Amino acid sequence: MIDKPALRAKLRADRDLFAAQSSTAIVAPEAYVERLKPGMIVATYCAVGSEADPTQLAAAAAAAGCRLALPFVVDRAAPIRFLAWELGAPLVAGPFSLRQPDPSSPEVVPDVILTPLVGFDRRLDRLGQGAGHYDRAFARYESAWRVGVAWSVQEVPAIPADIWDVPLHAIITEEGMLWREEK
Ligand SMILES: Nc1nc2c(c(=O)[nH]1)N(C=O)[C@@H](CNc1ccc(C(=O)N[C@@H](CCC(=O)O)C(=O)O)cc1)CN2
Ligand SMILES: Nc1ncnc2c1ncn2[C@@H]1O[C@H](COP(=O)(O)OP(=O)(O)OP(=O)(O)O)[C@@H](O)[C@H]1O
Repeated sequence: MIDKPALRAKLRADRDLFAAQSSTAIVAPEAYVERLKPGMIVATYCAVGSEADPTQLAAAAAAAGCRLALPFVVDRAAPIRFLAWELGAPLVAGPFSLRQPDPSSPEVVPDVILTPLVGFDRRLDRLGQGAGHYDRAFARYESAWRVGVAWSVQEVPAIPADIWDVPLHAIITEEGMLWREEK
């Protein structure tokens, strides 16, 4: 089986090509919106480069009365923290070309984690950046609804899973949502 670094490199290239050639967007699927309840905390992210942009998912959450949060990253080694954020609130430049919330924003516990993907498969296994930021967030916030966000071209037949990998509950692409019923 292909190893994670090789698969990551291939999928980043596929994603760049797809984003350069298409003008499609991620829209909020009904089955996603139905799960959002007022007062829930939904962690979104600011897309970088060719990543699928979750803005409409965050906007749907805000419209449903949810509060938003963004990951705050210090470096590869430190775990990410989720900080409260409102759509349109100012962002500051962080590592890895990320735009982040003001570091003085309060830390929150997410109920939903919108997760940027490098790759995924139909079993809802996921490949990320390889720093373990979301792996560790999933271990810490084990009761959160884990929703991957990606372009459909990022699907592969099988992601090589390590023992620490926690599968997603749902994946949203420009084609719709794949999900498991139990969560
Ligand atoms: N938009 C976004 N925000 C995010 C993530 C992400 O993947 N995307 N993260 C996910 O964990 C966390 C930040 N962690 C990161 C860890 C490593 C790299 C990284 O190695 N980036 C590569 C370039 C990637 C590419 O070409 O697509 C680099 O800087 O070389 C990026 C983010 C939280 N916020
Ligand atoms: N719960 C955890 N606590 C501490 N370290 C972890 C945990 N889970 C994973 N890691 C570490 O994080 C790294 C994750 O590597 P992996 O290649 O699986 O990342 P990934 O699938 O791309 O996901 P991510 O988006 O989280 O980076 C590994 O070095 C692993 O040892």
